[in-house]
Amino acid sequence: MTEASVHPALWPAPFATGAVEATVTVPGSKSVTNRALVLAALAAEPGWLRRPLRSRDSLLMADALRALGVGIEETVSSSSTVTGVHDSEGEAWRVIPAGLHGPATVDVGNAGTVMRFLPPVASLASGPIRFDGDPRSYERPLNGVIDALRVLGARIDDDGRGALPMTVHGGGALDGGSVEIDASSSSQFVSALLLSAPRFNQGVEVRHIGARLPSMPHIRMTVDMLRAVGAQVDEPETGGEPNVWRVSPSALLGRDLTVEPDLSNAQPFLAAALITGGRVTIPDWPERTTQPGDALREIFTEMGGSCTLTEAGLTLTGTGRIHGIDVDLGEVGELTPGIAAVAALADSPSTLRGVAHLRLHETDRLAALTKEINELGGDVTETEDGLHIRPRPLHGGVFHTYDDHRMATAGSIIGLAVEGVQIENVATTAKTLPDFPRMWAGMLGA
Ligand SMILES: O=C(O)C1=C[C@@H](OP(=O)(O)O)[C@@H](O)[C@H](O)C1
Ligand SMILES: C=C(OP(=O)(O)O)C(=O)O
Repeated sequence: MTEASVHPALWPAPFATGAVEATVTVPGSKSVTNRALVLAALAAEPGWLRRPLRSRDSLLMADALRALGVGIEETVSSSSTVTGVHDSEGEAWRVIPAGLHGPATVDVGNAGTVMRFLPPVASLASGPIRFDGDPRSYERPLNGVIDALRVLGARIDDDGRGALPMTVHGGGALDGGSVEIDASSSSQFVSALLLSAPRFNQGVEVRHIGARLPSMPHIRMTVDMLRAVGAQVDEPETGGEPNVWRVSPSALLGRDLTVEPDLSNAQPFLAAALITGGRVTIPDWPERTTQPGDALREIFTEMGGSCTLTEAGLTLTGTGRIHGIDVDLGEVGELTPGIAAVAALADSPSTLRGVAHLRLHETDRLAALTKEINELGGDVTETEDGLHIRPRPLHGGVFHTYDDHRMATAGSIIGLAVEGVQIENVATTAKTLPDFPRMWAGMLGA
């Protein structure tokens, strides 16, 4: 039902003829922006988001909240440019909470954050809220959220698969209480329940009963952002029971929040320095953050780069030599495509582990990376929970992206080092980084 990018256009990925030297300003974090929008919408007073990400995922989130009655006003300060990578610097969104109501339709696109974070919000609204999205959204797991909300008192009609499309019949309030979920397929199940929980009558106690829990930094981000707006959260990492999170009912404050740059979207630019023996600086890299992209400092250092964090930002300097890595990426799964691309260019094999759940991301990322790297002459095999990558000399060809923004940026990384790589549908980067092709060319001085 949405205008999912289906353009088959081929984009010739720029080839780097020398060391890349650049400073790249990266727009705001998707994960922070979409959490901040939800929390601001549920607050007892208006709030501000500064330097929010403007991308498909965050605009879908904003549009959905507007459909439920929330006011979101976009303002651009006079210092910002009209186009370009600095756009969001001067931008701020004023969020004005209001009584949440249906009937409404929410288009989730293929945004995990929208399809998981909003059903609990809809259960607080009055009236029916229909959820629909891209075809892929029907395949992504949502059962953890649907089943949990039913236990907590919500009425939801789905087709029995525990997936989209579905309708949440909001009753204007939700009991809340205790619930067990298996969040091994997505940490977003836990984040979704916690984010709306201050507004549940009894708050919530969420107990994860599955084997593994991926993407812990993203759950930490949820907890930190809840606390920053005044919520009371008990959680395992500050002395609570393992795998149990409790949020008490309370009013939330409207805050003035400046969104950090998206460190996962900084990945391809840092990778460019690593593989070309160059130097790339990302301004405004936070000293402390819950974003998983911060792990790139360690990962790319192990793969041959060196990182320094100064007032100018994070600078990665490469030597042109890239080493393979054996690493569990379970906590930072969204970094996998970019790491796989770098690993395909390394001087030794790599094993990427702990990311079986990537089979249920924007596309089956393990299958997609294996197929696309191998079609360029690579030697990648899928394991039960990741990838084994043996570097081989690669050649040009079409790199398919399967409507996955991180496949497009992964292919672009390879294209820097391998002549003749063409990215199919680079426009899919609009999910989180609409300006990617221009930023990439700008980094190369084009
Ligand atoms: O909560 C979030 O903002 C996210 C959590 C992670 O999801 P999974 O736990 O489903 O991997 C991550 O991969 C996704 O890009 C963003
Ligand atoms: C997995 C991702 O997105 P989503 O929020 O749609 O799950 C991602 O951005 O890598």
